[in-house]
Amino acid sequence: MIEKSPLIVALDFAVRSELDALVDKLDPSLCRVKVGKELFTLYGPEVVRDLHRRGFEVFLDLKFHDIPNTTAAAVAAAADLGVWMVNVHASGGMKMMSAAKAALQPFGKDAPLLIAVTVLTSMQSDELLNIGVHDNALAQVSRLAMLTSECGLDGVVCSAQEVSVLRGLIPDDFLLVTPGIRPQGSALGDQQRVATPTEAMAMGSNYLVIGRPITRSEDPLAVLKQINATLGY
Ligand SMILES: O=c1ccn([C@@H]2O[C@H](COP(=O)(O)O)[C@@H](O)[C@H]2O)c(=O)[nH]1
Repeated sequence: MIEKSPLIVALDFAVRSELDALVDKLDPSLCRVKVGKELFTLYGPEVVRDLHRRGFEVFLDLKFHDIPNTTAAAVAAAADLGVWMVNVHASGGMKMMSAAKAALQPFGKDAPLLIAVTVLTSMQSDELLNIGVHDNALAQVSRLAMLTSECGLDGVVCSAQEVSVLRGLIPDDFLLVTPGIRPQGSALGDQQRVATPTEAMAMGSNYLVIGRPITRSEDPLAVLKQINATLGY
């Protein structure tokens, strides 16, 4: 049996009618969807419930980064909403990540996947230096991925460019979720550490997050289906 597509479509919209117009065209068998800070801040948990009613699995990408008690409570609230995946920032540290993981224990098999953001795909090593990180992006991603694994989380967000190195450092079942995906010829926008969908899968990504190349295209459904086809879905 062919597993479901690894694509997660980033629903970064400010206008509800534009979101609905896109989601009306999408089919939950073709992709999962991601709700980020813009959509959640504007429309709140109801937008997640609506996507659930439509049959979508939702990655709630709010990148929690706070003291352990606050982060744990936020992750539990996401689990109450019934999302498929939720995330925190690995740079919040091991105590924070462990508290977030512990907060999901009461949810048992219904707990969402919990992953941690390593280094944003919009950053290069020179920008890390500006914020006092002297290692390059690959070294910093590797460090944060190993800490995340030690804390028992399910995986990390990283760029596809780090995936093959990470595969040698972390357990086989550790999920690598990669934004910064750009089909050949698409505009990079603010993304810096990028790969095409085919490259990302070949390097060992589990899930590919794609926003603007699909959502801002003239025919989002056609682009989504075309990317799926290039990946064998
Ligand atoms: O390191 C990260 C973490 C999260 N993102 C999110 O993914 C999408 C990418 O959208 P595109 O339009 O394909 O650039 C977006 O929602 C980001 O918030 C990321 O890009 N990098």
